[in-house]
Amino acid sequence: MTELAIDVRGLSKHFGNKVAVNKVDLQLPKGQVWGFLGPNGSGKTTTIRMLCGLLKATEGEGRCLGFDLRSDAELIRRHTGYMTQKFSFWNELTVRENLEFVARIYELENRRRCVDDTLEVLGLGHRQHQLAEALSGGWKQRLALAAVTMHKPELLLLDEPTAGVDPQARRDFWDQIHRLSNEGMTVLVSTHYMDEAERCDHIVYLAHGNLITEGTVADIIDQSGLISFRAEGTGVRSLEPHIAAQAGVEYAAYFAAGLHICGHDRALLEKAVSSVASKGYHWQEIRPSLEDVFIALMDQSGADLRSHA
Ligand SMILES: Nc1ncnc2c1ncn2[C@@H]1O[C@H](COP(=O)(O)OP(=O)(O)OP(=O)(O)O)[C@@H](O)[C@H]1O
Repeated sequence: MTELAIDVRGLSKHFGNKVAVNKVDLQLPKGQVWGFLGPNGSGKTTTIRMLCGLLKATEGEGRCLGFDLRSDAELIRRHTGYMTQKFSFWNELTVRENLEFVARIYELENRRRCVDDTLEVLGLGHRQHQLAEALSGGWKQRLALAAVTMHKPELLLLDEPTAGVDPQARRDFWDQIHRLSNEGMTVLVSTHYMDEAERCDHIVYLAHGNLITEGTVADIIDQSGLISFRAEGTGVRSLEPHIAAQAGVEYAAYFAAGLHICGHDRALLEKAVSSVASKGYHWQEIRPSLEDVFIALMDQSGADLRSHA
């Protein structure tokens, strides 16, 4: 049987009347990298904070790393690395001093060796004497990752770790995540970036505190039932207002020099395409992208919420 790093059921968090997380189940096998996606305010941070024992769940039960979520919060924290959205280290200390400080907090043995090893593995050696405040965004995130992994946690919870960093730095950061996963660490990472979602073994999509769908990228695209067509040709962008207004077109967007339309009703989509057939654009059916699916899910969950209001 697969060993689970996270096994929680019915996890909920209420802030007064606000239901930030609503009965979420998560079974995350050890060693995998899971992506946590969803629009702003969908409950990702709140869930992560409950999982690492920083926030008490209103309802629900389960285990993280075999420890009870409710009674063993301190043990969970000790075996988990949690990286928040904000860079939260000491700007006036150097990279090395920051890590030395963290090593003292965790009461690590062989502190000097731990810091040296961490600097080397994360490629921070040549920046060790630089003040943290002088680092670029990408290197700050690298330092943050070094600090949350130095005590060799079994579970890593990363809350939008690469927000605002450039693509190369994000790619380097993800190489590190996969390295840690290869070493056996389990990772749950929230992100708004589609390319990052595609690097995960499994994706969980939340909206308005509810778990809407989960699976591999391919599963999520297949389960969505979404159909996409793409048009190419000079001036194709000008079609957008007309075609977006056709019945069955749930969303139309200009993307990589082509116009995508998406919906769930094939007959209506084909009718929308034929309504502009005389204009001579080249249309073809394409596999929906993960972004197409998430936009459709976002629209759908917003509509469901409005219909229940
Ligand atoms: N301490 C709090 N008190 C009251 N409401 C809160 C509190 N923390 C979060 N919320 C609300 O709970 C909901 C979920 O917030 P959360 O930060 O978990 O979402 P998120 O998916 O992480 O969003 P983002 O992508 O913007 O980081 C939001 O409506 C938020 O305003």
